[in-house]
Amino acid sequence: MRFIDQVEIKVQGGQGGDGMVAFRREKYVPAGGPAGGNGGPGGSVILQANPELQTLLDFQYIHVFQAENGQRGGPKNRTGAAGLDRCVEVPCGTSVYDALSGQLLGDLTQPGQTLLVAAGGKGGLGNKHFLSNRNRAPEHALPGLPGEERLLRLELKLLADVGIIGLPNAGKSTLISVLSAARPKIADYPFTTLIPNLGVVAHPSGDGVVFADIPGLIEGAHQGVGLGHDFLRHIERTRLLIHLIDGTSDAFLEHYRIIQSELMAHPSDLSGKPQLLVLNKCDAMDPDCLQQRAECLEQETQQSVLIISAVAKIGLDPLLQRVWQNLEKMLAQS
Ligand SMILES: Nc1nc2c(ncn2[C@@H]2O[C@H](COP(=O)(O)OP(=O)(O)OP(=O)(O)O)[C@@H](O)[C@H]2O)c(=O)[nH]1
Ligand SMILES: [Mg+2]
Repeated sequence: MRFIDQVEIKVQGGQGGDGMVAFRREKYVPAGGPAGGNGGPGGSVILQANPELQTLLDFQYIHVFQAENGQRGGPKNRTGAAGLDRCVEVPCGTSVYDALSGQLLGDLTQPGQTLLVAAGGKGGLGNKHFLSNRNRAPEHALPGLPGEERLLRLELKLLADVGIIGLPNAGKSTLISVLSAARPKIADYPFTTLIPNLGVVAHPSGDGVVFADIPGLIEGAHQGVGLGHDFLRHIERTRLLIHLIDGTSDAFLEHYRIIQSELMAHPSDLSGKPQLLVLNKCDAMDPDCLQQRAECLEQETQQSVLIISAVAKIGLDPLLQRVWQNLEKMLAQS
């Protein structure tokens, strides 16, 4: 699944309705005063967080969102009908920026939370408002005002529950492809994955849990090296990390440390996020060497290490069980 996490859209509030020029016309009132109603206000564009949405993919096709215009005022002092608001649904976790100034307008994190992004224009005043001692029959009214117009940048930090991280080539995309229906590109060279892939993994309860295959982290990512800031931004909102290490590499320990220090260097210190340590590619390794490397990692981290092969699908059930246990534990604590 291609995952779009940044889009630009144009939002436009409805135009206010024009004020009306009209006069009272009634039997026995030969010269009725002005009675033109005000125009109705234009509708506003409102963003609303919807927990059912996972991506900003829909915005690839529709870029402009307009609210309804207000109706013009009527005779007999009738105010025109207000234009309807336009509600645009976005996934929970969407940050909304003014695309031109870069200013953050709001974060939509809670289901149902709303943010007004383009107010409708005011309706114009009808001619009854221009009645004065000098002018008993004003012939003019005001036009409605245009609605606000804005170019927005929507940004979605992944709301995946589980992030798969590791150096390039560790096998992250392979793992998500065997755990879920996601079919990312897999290749024997670093930086195959440039945007995060999302995959939904079936939980025993029947629910889907979103996993994200995060593009390979490299040294200096926290300073923006490679696609660094982007990677780390995606990790921020995951609840649990699967830290995948290529067991066939002699530098496995070094690989672990590089990732760990990148996480630590992030402003919100991501190294404290719950993490499962996983040695991958056990199918291509001598069992003694594998055992030795797992123990070495356990000593360094004081944490148990899981052994899997994404390609040969070895050790995947125990891995998922650990994932579910951890997520449940977190849920119980929150
Ligand atoms: N032998 C073996 N090879 C594996 C295993 N998992 C992945 N690979 C291979 O390792 C290479 C890299 O796999 P990817 O899944 O593309 O790695 P990645 O971590 O997503 O890499 P980037 O997207 O570049 O960060 C591919 O050639 C895979 O076939 C495994 O369990 N065993
Ligand atoms: Mg990849």
